[in-house]
Amino acid sequence: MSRYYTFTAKDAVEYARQFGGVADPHSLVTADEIGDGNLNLVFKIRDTAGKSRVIVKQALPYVRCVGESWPLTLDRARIEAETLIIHGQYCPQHTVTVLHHDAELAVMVQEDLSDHHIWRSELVQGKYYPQASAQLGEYLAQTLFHTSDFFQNAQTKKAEVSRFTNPELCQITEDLFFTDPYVDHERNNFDAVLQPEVDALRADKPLRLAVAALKHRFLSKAEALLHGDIHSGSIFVAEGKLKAIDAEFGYYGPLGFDPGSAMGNLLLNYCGLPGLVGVREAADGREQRLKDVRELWLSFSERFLQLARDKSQDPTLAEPGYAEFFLQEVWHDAVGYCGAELIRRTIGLAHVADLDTIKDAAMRADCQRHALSLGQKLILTAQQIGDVESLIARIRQFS
Ligand SMILES: Nc1ncnc2c1ncn2[C@@H]1O[C@H](COP(=O)(O)OP(=O)(O)O)[C@@H](O)[C@H]1O
Ligand SMILES: CSC[C@H]1O[C@H](OP(=O)(O)O)[C@H](O)[C@@H]1O
Repeated sequence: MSRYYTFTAKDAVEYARQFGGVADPHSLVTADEIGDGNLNLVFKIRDTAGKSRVIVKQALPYVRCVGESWPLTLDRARIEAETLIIHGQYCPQHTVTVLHHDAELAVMVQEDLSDHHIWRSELVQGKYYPQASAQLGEYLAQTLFHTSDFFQNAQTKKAEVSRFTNPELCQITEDLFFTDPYVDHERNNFDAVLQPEVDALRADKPLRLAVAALKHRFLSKAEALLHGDIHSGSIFVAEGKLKAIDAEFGYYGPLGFDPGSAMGNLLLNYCGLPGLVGVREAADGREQRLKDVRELWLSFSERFLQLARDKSQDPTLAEPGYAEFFLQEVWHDAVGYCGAELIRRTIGLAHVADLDTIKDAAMRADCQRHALSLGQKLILTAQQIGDVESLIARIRQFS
């Protein structure tokens, strides 16, 4: 018999008193359920002064944003906690701290990041965090290098691939990223005014082939323990600080998927800015987003290469020049996944505030068209774009 039950606010307070690691547990008195994601319950546990002290996150046995008609494994809570714990070993400064977790209750107690802000909300409001993209690159390099075959023992890694098999959450990505947008599916979500562009995407044979190759690699390339859903809504920022949260899509997948998803979300903001802040005012923000994309990739790739030089354990993969060769493949994958994120966040089930909160309908549709055509071109030309400078040149050219 499972011990699982869905927490009320009172249960969450009681749990935080037991496992929140606070010196004065009885000062914890109230909980607000503040979850705004698609999947889970998130409680902020407050003390007698009303100050938020600790976070209790619990998985529901279904997809929250859809309801009980879409059941979903509770094992995602274990995967999330264990992924964050491993990522925290390699990059503690940029990973939310897991204080406690219980797989059967599908619950995790986390450090409270209420003094940070969700990066997407800041980007939507035009607030710039100059160090965030380099810090995100550092997080991706540390976590992906140390869980890859460059660093892990081959036997250990195979066991880890099995521990992090995450079939139900992977299937969500397989469907929402690579299948639904390219077919007529009830989960898709877009305004009828975009139908001509959507029809054109679906009729584009070379695009469909390139998306098939991206999905195939997502299905079969167990290169590193990915975060699996690293978008600007799963990143907290504060001045000079950045922390990743929400790793329930973690699994061993193609290493380019994480940097690609992250770049895709920066470019969703790039596409949305004229609608969010005005056409003329968008120029500076757009330059910052391109700078963010450059810094993200350069900090990721430079740190990854340094780690490969200093810490590679496998004697064959340590061959001089191999890490550079491998990273070139990762780059091409990342550009493709970046394009797929632009498309699925515009016409698929799960949207982003960078486009959806644009008030003027005609402007919103223009920004969405831009995201679709940029996504399409990036997927189609991913193998020809050699480096981040060429990517930025293409993005300017496609504007
Ligand atoms: N450690 C934390 N500290 C403060 N707020 C948090 C924390 N984790 C999550 N939140 C809040 O809860 C929201 C939903 O959390 P998230 O992990 O993204 O849930 P989901 O898995 O449902 O997407 C976040 O957008 C954020 O506002
Ligand atoms: C049915 S889950 C849809 C979507 O939600 C996840 O994002 P979030 O972090 O906002 O909960 C993930 O990106 C999934 O593709």
